[in-house]
Amino acid sequence: MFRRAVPILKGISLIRITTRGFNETRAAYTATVKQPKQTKAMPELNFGKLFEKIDELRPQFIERLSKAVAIPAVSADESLRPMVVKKAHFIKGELEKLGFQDIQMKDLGVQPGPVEDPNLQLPPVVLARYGSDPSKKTVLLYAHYDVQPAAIEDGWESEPFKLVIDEDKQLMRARGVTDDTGPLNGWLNVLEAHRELGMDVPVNLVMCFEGMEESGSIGLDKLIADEAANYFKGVDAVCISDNYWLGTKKPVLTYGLRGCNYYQITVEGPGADLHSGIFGGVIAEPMIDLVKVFSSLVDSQGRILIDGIDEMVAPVTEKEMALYDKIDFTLEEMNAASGSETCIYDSKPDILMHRWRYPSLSIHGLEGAFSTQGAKTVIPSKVVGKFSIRTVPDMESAKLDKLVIDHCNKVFKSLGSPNKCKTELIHDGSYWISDPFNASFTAAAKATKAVYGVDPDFTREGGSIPITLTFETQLKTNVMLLPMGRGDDGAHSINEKLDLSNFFQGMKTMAAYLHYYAASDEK
Ligand SMILES: NCC(=O)N[C@@H](Cc1c[nH]cn1)C(=O)O
Ligand SMILES: [Zn+2]
Ligand SMILES: [Zn+2]
Repeated sequence: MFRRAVPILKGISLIRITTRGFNETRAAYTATVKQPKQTKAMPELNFGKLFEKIDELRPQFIERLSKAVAIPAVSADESLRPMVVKKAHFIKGELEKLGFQDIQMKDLGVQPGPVEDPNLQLPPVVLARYGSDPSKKTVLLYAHYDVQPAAIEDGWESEPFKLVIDEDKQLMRARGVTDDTGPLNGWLNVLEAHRELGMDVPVNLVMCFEGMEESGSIGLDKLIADEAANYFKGVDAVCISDNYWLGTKKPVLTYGLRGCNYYQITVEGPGADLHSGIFGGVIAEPMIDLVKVFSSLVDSQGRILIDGIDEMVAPVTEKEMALYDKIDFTLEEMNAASGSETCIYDSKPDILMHRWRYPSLSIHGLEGAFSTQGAKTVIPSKVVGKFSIRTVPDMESAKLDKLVIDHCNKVFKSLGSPNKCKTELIHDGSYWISDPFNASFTAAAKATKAVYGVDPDFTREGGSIPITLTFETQLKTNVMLLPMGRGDDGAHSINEKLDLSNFFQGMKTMAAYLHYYAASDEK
């Protein structure tokens, strides 16, 4: 086992104690899913000065976030690609000001797959280091600087790319505040707090910030493989802060994600959009065919109707069932987060299992169809429907693609339409599940306790971070997910927010995590 002398840190007092018992959830996981490892000695640290400094730097931190979210870095919108690149340069500038070294803007080349512009350049991956002390552990911090699309017309209370502080609700609102610009800034701010205090950063840092996460992390797999033995050499642990608490009160650490296979169906026929009075009833309409294919994919209870998918899903065991009841979560929190009472399930285990360990199929939208107000009597000549499947153990991406494409082709053929239909994968990213008992999770649990005074729940998440498994396999390291925001933050939705308390407590948790991980006698 790797042993390391515990560093005496400037400004931090150190008392060695033994880790107390795991919380209930963790104990259940230990008892049912994994063989327990021995609890290890873990130092108790005092973060008084560091936490005070994080609070004190509030104006600077808000200012940095305000500048970052003002850049509409929407990776899914080809016309906004220059903005994604602009945000990469903004981050580079901040890294330079903070004294990061070896800053590199990694070019990923031209974007493959279905794109309007065949020469569209992928945004750069921003790499940077802080420290290269061989006596310290090295932590890679990943976050993404791109964001989901947002427009005031969608129903936002304020301009989505302008940071608004709601003093009454004690929250910040803007696209990206919780996903993932807020957490990305969090790491920069943690570094700034150390520098302001003249405090030693207890680990070497390697930053990896990408600009295509919201579009499937295209190009990043190869970069990680290429840099595993180069820029990323010597990384001991990867920490990703790009997810959320399950609910609104209890902090969590995340040890599982669903994957995501994203598809498009193109149906085309007439040479141009047509008058429905002249052509309606006499030509085959692409939109009608698309709706038929869409309706064959999933039912209103969320059941996927494509043959062969259920058989790929790992069966639920009795041991696993025991985990769900212990998680701190309610149907009311689910309803509050969705702003409705539209949940298909009413029991906590059903909700959690359908979020975490069963696949789901969502229909997202379509290109090419009339979509504004009014009553335009047009027959669209070409429509492109978008849907995705969240994948879970043990679904294989390539096998799933074949089932999906064969299904769509079969249904379209059964329509007897003279139109053309093509179903293709736009991008995929694997599911991920980890052991939540390694030194990195233990350090994050200690950090959470130090900041929030409670042990975190250990949860999985229904969303996807495509690159998680790649980091784990290519760098042969543990990956730990440390969320900053809450389950009701409205990521990908209108009025995305981050509670001020989550921003500041989140940064304290990040900082404490680095110190606990540095002081752990294990990697
Ligand atoms: N915060 C993580 C997140 O929002 N991830 C996206 C990633 C994605 C995009 N396309 C496929 N996966 C998500 O939708 O889960
Ligand atoms: Zn994200
Ligand atoms: Zn996202």
